[in-house]
Amino acid sequence: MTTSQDVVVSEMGIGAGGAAMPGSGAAGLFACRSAASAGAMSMRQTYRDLAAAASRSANCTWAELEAMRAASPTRSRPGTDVDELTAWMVSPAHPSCLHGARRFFTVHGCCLQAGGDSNLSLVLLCSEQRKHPSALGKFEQIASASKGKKIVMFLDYDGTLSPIVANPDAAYMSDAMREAVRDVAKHFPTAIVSGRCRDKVHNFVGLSELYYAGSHGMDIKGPGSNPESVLCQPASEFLPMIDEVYKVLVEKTKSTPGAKVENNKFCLSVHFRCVDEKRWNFLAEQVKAVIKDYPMLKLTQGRKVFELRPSIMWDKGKALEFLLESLGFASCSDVLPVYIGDDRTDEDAFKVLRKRGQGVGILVSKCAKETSASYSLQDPAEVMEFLLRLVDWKRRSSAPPMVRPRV
Ligand SMILES: O=P(O)(O)OC[C@H]1O[C@H](O[C@H]2O[C@H](CO)[C@@H](O)[C@H](O)[C@H]2O)[C@H](O)[C@@H](O)[C@@H]1O
Repeated sequence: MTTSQDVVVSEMGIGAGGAAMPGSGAAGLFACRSAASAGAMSMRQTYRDLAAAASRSANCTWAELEAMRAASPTRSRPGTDVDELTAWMVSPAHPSCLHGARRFFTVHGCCLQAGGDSNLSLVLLCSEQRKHPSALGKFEQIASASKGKKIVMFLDYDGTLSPIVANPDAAYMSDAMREAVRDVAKHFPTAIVSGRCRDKVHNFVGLSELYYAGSHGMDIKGPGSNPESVLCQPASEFLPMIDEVYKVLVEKTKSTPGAKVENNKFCLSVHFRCVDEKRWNFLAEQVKAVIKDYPMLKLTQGRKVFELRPSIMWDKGKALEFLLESLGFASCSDVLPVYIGDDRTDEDAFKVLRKRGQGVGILVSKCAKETSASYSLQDPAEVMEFLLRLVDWKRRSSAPPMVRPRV
């Protein structure tokens, strides 16, 4: 099912830099600590490469901000979104078909759309390649692929379990969602993988039975409150630098109304959701000016947020691999990782699933996007519905068969 994923995906981060980290395929629960120091050595050795990469990353263009605007639209574009989404989720009936009021035809295998508000608008997909059906609509398919396999659940937080809100400190998840996640964790090993600081996302979720991978996977902890259950912190050497850059960014951005710098422990976020669009460029320049002095950091974009993180080869995809290995599923064919996320950093995990030819990547999005995920869900409400169905399916499939009394 998920092995035939053939979407071409572009690199989405601004910064392409990163030091190769020996031991990134960790060999066990605590392997990451030694991998971290080996990684740190490697970082020192490749400082020059990193500096070059970082200066490349500091040269991001405004076009990338435009892409960012499209990636997290503030308002829907009337007359286009619904059609695009439909086409993205379900392949249109083929050349010259009528789809609603619009006419589709193909050029070089790509599906083009005529009519609507513009004379000719390119639909985001090549029809045969980029279908991301609803994970709810295809639930039976996903369930049957998981028969005889051990599901491991990976959940992003913002935009996946909680709705996107203007104030990042108020991104609460609902009690109903919490119960759904609790139920999922009763049946399958479950990890929250977030760009947030681990403690903060743990506080939001409030379930101690889960694995938590904070700071985009750079801070991984197992269930329970035992400090020994910290499993992996590959960027610990960066802590003093991150604290310093946090202070510099707060100072630098305080003249921009609405800008907010968030310290996520091993990485930083500079939010511009509440900044007047006219000032986005200026804010981007400010952030770029700061990161120029810190070539060991790279800059990427999320949903109306700039994210600064250590230039090490560690991301949500590596965190997923590390957790699978920690759980003893490194090279198992009978495991089915399910990863649900809404943001660009989640693409690293989707790509890992594709590379493994194993697992189910689900993008949470209301609009058509370029993605390595195989399925889609529109919003956290649909995520909750999917989780509940999975629990229900698991309960039913593991219940002993009913024995009919003989009459
Ligand atoms: O990996 P995630 O858990 O999705 O974290 C990514 C970023 O999420 C948060 O920011 C986003 O959600 C906020 C609250 O809804 C919203 O205000 C902001 O615009 C979004 O970008 C979090 O605050 C960031 O630190 C994370 O990097």
